[in-house]
Amino acid sequence: GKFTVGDYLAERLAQVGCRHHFVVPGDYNLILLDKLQAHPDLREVGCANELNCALAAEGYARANGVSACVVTYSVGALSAFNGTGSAYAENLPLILISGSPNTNDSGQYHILHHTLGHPDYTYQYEMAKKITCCAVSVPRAVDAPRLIDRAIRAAILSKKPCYIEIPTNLAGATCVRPGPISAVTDPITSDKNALDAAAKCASEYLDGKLKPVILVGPKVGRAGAEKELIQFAEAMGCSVALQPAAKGMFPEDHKQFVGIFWGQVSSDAADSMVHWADAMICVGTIFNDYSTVGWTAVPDIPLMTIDMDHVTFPGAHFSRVRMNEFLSHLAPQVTFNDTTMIEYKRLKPDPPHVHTATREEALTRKEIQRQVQEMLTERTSLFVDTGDSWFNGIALKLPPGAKFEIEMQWGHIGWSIPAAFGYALRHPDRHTIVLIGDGSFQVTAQEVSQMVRYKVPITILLINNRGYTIEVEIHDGSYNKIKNWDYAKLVEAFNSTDGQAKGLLANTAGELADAIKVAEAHKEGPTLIECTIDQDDCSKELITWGHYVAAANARPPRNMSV
Ligand SMILES: C/C(NCc1cnc(C)nc1N)=C(/S)[C@H](O)COP(=O)(O)OP(=O)(O)O
Ligand SMILES: [Mg+2]
Repeated sequence: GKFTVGDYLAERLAQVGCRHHFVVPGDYNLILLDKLQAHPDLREVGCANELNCALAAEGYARANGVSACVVTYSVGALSAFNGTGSAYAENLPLILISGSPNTNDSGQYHILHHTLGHPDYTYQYEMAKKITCCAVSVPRAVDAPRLIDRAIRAAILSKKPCYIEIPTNLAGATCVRPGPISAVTDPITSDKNALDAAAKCASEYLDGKLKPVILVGPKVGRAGAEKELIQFAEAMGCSVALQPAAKGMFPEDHKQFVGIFWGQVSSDAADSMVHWADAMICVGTIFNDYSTVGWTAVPDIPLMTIDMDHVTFPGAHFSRVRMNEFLSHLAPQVTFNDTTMIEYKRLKPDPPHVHTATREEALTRKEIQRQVQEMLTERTSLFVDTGDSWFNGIALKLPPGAKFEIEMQWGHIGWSIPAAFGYALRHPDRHTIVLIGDGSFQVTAQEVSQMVRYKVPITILLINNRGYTIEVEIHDGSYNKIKNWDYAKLVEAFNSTDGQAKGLLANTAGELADAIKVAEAHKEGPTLIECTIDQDDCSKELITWGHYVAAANARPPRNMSV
């Protein structure tokens, strides 16, 4: 049959590497969904709502490098915007696609369903511009190839989401076939002169320094520069500290790893090493209020910063220098200096004594952490949702090959359920484990239903501490209470007559150990283990961190009277 706008989009999605696309149908996108479904390399994945659809695509992009989410106009897209915001904040190329009104309606003063009830349908496209690196609205079939290619290329190059709006009567309209995909995907390589000048500047910055330290941030993973980072670090010989959101992006068993740098809640000797340094090379770092513990842990020495596509020094900036190319270009030029590693051996604290609870002991946060630590293998991908799960997860030691996913910039509670689902679809070879609090789970619980439907054996450890404990530690109030659910029964309700979810309850150390064994053997669907702990049983790191974040939130307005 004829080649259409929908076929063009399907071909481009497949060519950039999407093997699945996440959808919620609506009458503005049904023809488009037919075209995507017809493509042999794309698999349609239905979601329960558009927030979860976008968050599933966000998680898929973590596994696959790029993802697609297809929703209906206005009522669908406005929910998907929240997951798109996560992709923007987390530097992930999510391609948000929305159906839109028939092109004959605009200008006819037609009031259409799902819209705000006035005849201007451009508001969604205008809103999308704010949360994507490129937003396009296809006005005619002839414009589709240019606009679709522009949006997808922008997303891939900048690792940010893009937006493509396709009117319901254009999805099936005749369209030309796409040209070579390299026109969309070929990267912009570093400018040779800038690369050399930046390397020269780096040598001057490092010259004479005795105690350099490398601080790794989350953009290293998004730039795909993990390999070059190890090469550079080993050429330097110095200490390597990680920001919390970069956990898993540098091997923790590496002899130069000195811990997670997170101010007062740092691990190992990371805090001492960072403050002892006389030169700091920040690679892909993000200094926000959470990673700097309410601005109390901002490095106070001149920094050299290697970002995704530029490098800066005190007094110099070099554009069009790609992180991975700069790291491998610089490695052979630096001088080996292990002064900080010698010092680290003196500073490195002894590993804390870990108490092993007896089977009958009531479950505690520490015992959960101890048992989860034992679950981790080189095939684990551990998702930690916003809450004390961040602290419990970040404290774990990742074995070589284990992966770690956190959403620390956007911090949308409940993100990990749809995101882990999307991720696990792309990585059936990995053991995906989710650490999530009761409050977060209540936001996106429906997507466990898709884990049942697609038989994805994710293990969900739900930490039930009866409410929003992070918020309690930042600032308590009645609003931090929630209605308790029977979480184990809820996930089994998703089975109806044809599902394989298992819901288990663990009140004691022994019950958790038994439930983990059941989960690890269960391959036909998800296993949720509700772990009950005392509502005040939270990490000391959370209490310290919460105190400083609350203080940052409480800063009085500058004196406005002048
Ligand atoms: C309500 C909120 N944050 C505010 C918030 C509200 N809404 C969205 C979408 N995202 C958010 N981060 C947060 S961190 C809760 O303490 C999470 O509770 P829970 O999942 O139960 O974890 P803890 O008990 O360990 O805190
Ligand atoms: Mg909770």
